[in-house]
Amino acid sequence: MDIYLHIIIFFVLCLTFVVLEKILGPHLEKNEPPLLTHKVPLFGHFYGLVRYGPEYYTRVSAKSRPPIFTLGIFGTRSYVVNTSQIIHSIQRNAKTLSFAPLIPYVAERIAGLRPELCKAWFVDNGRFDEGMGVEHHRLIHHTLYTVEGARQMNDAVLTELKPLMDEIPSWGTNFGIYKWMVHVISQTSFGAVYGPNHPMNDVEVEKAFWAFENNAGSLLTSVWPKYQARTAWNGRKKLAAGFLKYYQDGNKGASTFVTMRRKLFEENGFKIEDIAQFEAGMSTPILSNTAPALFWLIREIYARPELLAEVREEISHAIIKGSRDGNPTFTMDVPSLKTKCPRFVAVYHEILRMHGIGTSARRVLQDTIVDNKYLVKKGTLILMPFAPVHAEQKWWGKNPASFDINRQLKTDGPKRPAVAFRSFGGAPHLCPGRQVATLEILCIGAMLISRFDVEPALGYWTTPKLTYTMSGIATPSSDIAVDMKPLPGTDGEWGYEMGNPKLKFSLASN
Ligand code: HEM
Repeated sequence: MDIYLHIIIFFVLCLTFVVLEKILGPHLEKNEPPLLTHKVPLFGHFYGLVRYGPEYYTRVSAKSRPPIFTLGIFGTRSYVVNTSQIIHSIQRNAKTLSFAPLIPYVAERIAGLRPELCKAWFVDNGRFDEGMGVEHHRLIHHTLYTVEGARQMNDAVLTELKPLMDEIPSWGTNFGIYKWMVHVISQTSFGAVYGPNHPMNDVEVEKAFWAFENNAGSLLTSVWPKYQARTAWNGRKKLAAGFLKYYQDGNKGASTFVTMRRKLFEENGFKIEDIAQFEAGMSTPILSNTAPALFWLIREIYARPELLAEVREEISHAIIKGSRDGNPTFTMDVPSLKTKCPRFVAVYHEILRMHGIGTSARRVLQDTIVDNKYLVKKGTLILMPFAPVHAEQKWWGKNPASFDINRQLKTDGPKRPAVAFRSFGGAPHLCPGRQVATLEILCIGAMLISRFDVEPALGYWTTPKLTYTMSGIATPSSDIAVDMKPLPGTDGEWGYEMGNPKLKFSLASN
């Protein structure tokens, strides 16, 4: 074909896209956030989202970083928010800007729950403030975040953890550290939440969970998920079968969270198969952030020998030495981890800031003015990526892209508001498992640091590339092979002492 014909076709196509974009819109009203244009008309943002997933929300505005902008795709619009100030205003308008309507949608797409059960989640009053969904929200926060709920869960975490840490030498040499962490976190968290008979006692179910989790995003984007999202679909099917057996066996020893959730669902017409299906899909928050958070904590500490020595010294003050029947005993005193290890806890905060890449979402139920100036329209979606907020110099200081625990230890300057830290989400949907997760991650970390040297097989720590999963914490796409060698003088019986359950880890989001 003649080159001129190519050029003519190219220009005609471009013109068609430009005209179509103009016709389709979105046509913004006065005061709506400015539209972020793309140099490729019509398809530019769509392609970006398919290619980069939710990371696109941060990427697309990285250069100009407007405080809030409208993202238009084929005439539809959503708003992307880049500042903690506007997020604060969104959180204050929780009645009209709500996460609630998205839950049944996720339960249907991600968990595969029957549509009629999803429809019955809320009373159809347009406000999403009545019905089973509201009771479910209350139940979650009451059973996971209250002192009694957290105490039960924390005790179970520590019981599960002890043998898993003792078993490390059985992993041999040169094994993937992330693989090890995924196993330890799966067993500990599922043991704590679902009790000793949890479905992941079956190693095939554990594998199925991670196959599902790593690919769950494809269930949201495919038209025929059974065929287009096969890995996630098949993983979820196996996981649901594991949960079904668990519930048929009577979910013995489960946490109050699980027993009360089963009761609530049964009272609302769920069959046991539905409960298993729901748990299969909606158990992801329990695991998917914890494993990568542990990974970054350990990687950032062990990759810095000086920091490792400082943190090890700090943690040594949380270990009570003794003896039983002539054998040495070592007890990790959890309250001391909370109060006497500021640098260790600061590393945890810093990795959650640096590697927190999630996006919170809210549905607009009524036209609302946010931050006293921006109009957000009913029926649209508001997206709040964590990364731009975690880079606000006002709150985090200079060079936000660098790892620096001093920014977490700093006590001078203006008090940083809770809204500047997003990794546990934001009110009224703050992660109810944040204290349990923190205890779990820091207890595994402290035990590893006190008992083992971790040496990468390559002789140095690499920075793995990332993969897009459902996790709000960046997930490594490849593993790092390591040797874990017991430190001299650490032979003996290791355990944990929980202490006063009312004493919490200090967290940026409280
Ligand atoms: C470092 C680990 C963790 C991180 C970073 C994390 C973060 C989050 C985030 C960002 C949300 C969504 C909040 C929103 O929509 O705005 C969430 C929700 C949730 N998380 Fe966590 N989470 C972690 C560990 C855990 C653990 C261990 C549990 C359970 C024991 C848990 C239970 C939940 C539940 C049940 C929800 C849903 C809450 C709701 O619907 O209101 N999370 N988490």
